[in-house]
Amino acid sequence: TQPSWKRTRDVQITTRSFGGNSPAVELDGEDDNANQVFKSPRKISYLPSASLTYSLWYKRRWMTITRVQQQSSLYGTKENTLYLQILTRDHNILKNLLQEARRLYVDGQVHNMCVYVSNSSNQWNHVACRAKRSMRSIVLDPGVKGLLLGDARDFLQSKTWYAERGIPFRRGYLLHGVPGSGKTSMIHCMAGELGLDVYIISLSRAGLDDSSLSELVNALPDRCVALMEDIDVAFTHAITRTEVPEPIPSDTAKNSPQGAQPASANKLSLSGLLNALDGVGAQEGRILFATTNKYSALDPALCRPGRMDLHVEFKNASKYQARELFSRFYLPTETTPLEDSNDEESIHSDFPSDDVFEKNSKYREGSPQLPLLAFTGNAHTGRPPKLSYEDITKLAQRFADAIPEREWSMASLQGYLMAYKTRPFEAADGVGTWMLKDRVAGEREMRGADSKAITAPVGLNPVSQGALLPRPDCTCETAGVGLSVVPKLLQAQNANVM
Ligand SMILES: Nc1ncnc2c1ncn2[C@@H]1O[C@H](COP(=O)(O)OP(=O)(O)OP(=O)(O)O)[C@@H](O)[C@H]1O
Repeated sequence: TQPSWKRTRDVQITTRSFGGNSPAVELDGEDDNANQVFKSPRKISYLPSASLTYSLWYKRRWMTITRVQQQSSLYGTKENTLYLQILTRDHNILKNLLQEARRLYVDGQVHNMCVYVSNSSNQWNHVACRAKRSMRSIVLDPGVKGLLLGDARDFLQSKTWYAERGIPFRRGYLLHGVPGSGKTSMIHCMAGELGLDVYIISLSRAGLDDSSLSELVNALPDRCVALMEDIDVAFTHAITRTEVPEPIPSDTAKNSPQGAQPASANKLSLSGLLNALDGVGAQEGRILFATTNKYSALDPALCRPGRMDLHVEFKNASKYQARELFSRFYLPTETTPLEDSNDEESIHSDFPSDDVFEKNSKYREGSPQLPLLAFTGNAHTGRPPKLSYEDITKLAQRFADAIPEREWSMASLQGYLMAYKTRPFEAADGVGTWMLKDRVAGEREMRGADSKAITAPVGLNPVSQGALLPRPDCTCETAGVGLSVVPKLLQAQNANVM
């Protein structure tokens, strides 16, 4: 709270950028104009010098602070340690100081979600703290957000329930489906909503083997989200429970670029993964999210309840999603606690069937809280206030009418709208032509691919210019709201949403 290095007369210069966890203090006025276009990413900050001792008063006690920097022996990373000395006989002062520092840190993280990944030495590295993404920014079919978030909240509150029944206190979610349908975004939103940090376990990381995976999982904190993206990737070589990975031929190893290892160098086996997930050492209280585009390629042992308790399919955009995406894209974002509370309401009520905006009279034109105006014009900064909420709703409907069900991914629709950031009329009118062009381009690409005798992998859509081609098999598992729950599992929840 009293960074005395802010007033120091000794100054050192560095070209380093300081991340979220640094002890640096920004120069006054550095962040004044957050919207400035050509803002330099390199800021000037005060940092306690590594060679000096600073002194300050803390609660009427004399205190000194020294920062010591040590080279960690193995990988050349630098570790910083702050040494505090307080002139007092009262131990509580130190305890209070640490608690205060922790509280300030935690308060500072309230709007953030931190992401950790494992490094090559198999330790968890803090990589970033990101602003939480609002649940409202994800558009899924009615019921899906509510199901996932409700289930995870319920799980986190049920420790005793699990303990009483002797069931391991952990829960796994498998989000599967076409690329660009919002799987990763949803996980990030959920982690933010639940106040949990995300630990990304990259199963395709070079050098990851059964024992290092188990080590990583054991080192997870008690409450966190563990994320395994593209869980099928680790097993593209059809490693089964018994199969031992093939040894790497020595010439392949020699010819591979430095640092890059051929995929077969991955020593992870399915049984290693299963053991890590539910073996003796598996972390209690963790939420595991796994994503895949190739659901059918996963081993049933991996998908079974207890490992992946809830399976949710993400499909290409429905008309409902297209309409909502359009509305949310063009309506001002910074409006309203109202919007969030509305969304929250929907989440808890497991989403009513229809467009929440239309149903809720709070959003009707004329309401004092209504975000009346939308962005039009050529630039965000312009924002001439020309369109009412009602106009946007009509345009959104026109847009959705032109989009065939489940043909385009949400990412591709978002990509299309990005080209019309501030021109909703043109976006609504031009979508038909865009789809036509994209189909032609896609077909051409397919023909090219066919002539080279390359086939798309099962369950995957070929991607063309950011858009997905029509995919006859994409809705084969479940019809309706784009949700499929494992047979025999959570039938009550299944009944809720089907
Ligand atoms: N349902 C959705 N609602 C809002 N935005 C979405 C949705 N789906 C995708 N997007 C947008 O598309 C982009 C890609 O989404 P995301 O990475 O979450 O998809 P994914 O399903 O995880 O894709 P992949 O399987 O390729 O990893 C993001 O910018 C996201 O904002």
